[in-house]
Amino acid sequence: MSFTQECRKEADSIWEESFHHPFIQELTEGTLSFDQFRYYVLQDSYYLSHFARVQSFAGAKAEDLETTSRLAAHAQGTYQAELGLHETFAKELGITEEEKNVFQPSPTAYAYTSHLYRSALLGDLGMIISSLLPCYWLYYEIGQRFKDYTPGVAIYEEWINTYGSEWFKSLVEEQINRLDQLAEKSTPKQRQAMKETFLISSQYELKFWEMAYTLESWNKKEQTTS
Ligand SMILES: Cc1ncc(CN)c(N)n1
Repeated sequence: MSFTQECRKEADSIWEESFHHPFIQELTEGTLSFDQFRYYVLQDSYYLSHFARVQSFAGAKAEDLETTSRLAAHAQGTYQAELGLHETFAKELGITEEEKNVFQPSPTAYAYTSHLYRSALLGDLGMIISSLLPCYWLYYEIGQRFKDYTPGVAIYEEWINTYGSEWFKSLVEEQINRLDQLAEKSTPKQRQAMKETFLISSQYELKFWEMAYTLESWNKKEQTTS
């Protein structure tokens, strides 16, 4: 079994919870409220803007320029394709400049991005890719699993189609192969640390759905559960 297959296997129960989370279930059935999706779009835009920076850190830590340039291309893809998609959603959902100006990251969005920066600051390329990979791979599996669903809500269909696309698939496969190659050159202790990082990101992915579903806030009293 390859290193990434081992990581995937150990994360399986967490990923299953993501597939069955009400945020995903309702999005794919078209019953998710726009308030929850709107909240997700704002927090995810924040998340992606930091994700792209961590992709760039990964590029800087690569030992060959080919990898540096590929990871720069990944950061550009996050900016153009994923953040571009959120810009479109923001327009369709009527998110105003004022709302963007008063935006504050939620506890989970802040903690998850801090986890990514931790791997970028303290880890080598293998650790950084281990922290980033669940973000790619989980969304790709969601895209695949739900690609035949027709929620009947244009923005939810577009969201599913993006992550089920061939473009996204090629990026995910590239990062899986990269991590397997890095793992081969790593010590057992390093591989263990990489796996732990992968599992922590998997946990944060699950918490991210819950964050959006419950409109998480720093002040517990403001938070509403639906
Ligand atoms: C939180 C999160 N994780 C992953 C993805 C997919 N890049 C995303 N948009 N947001």
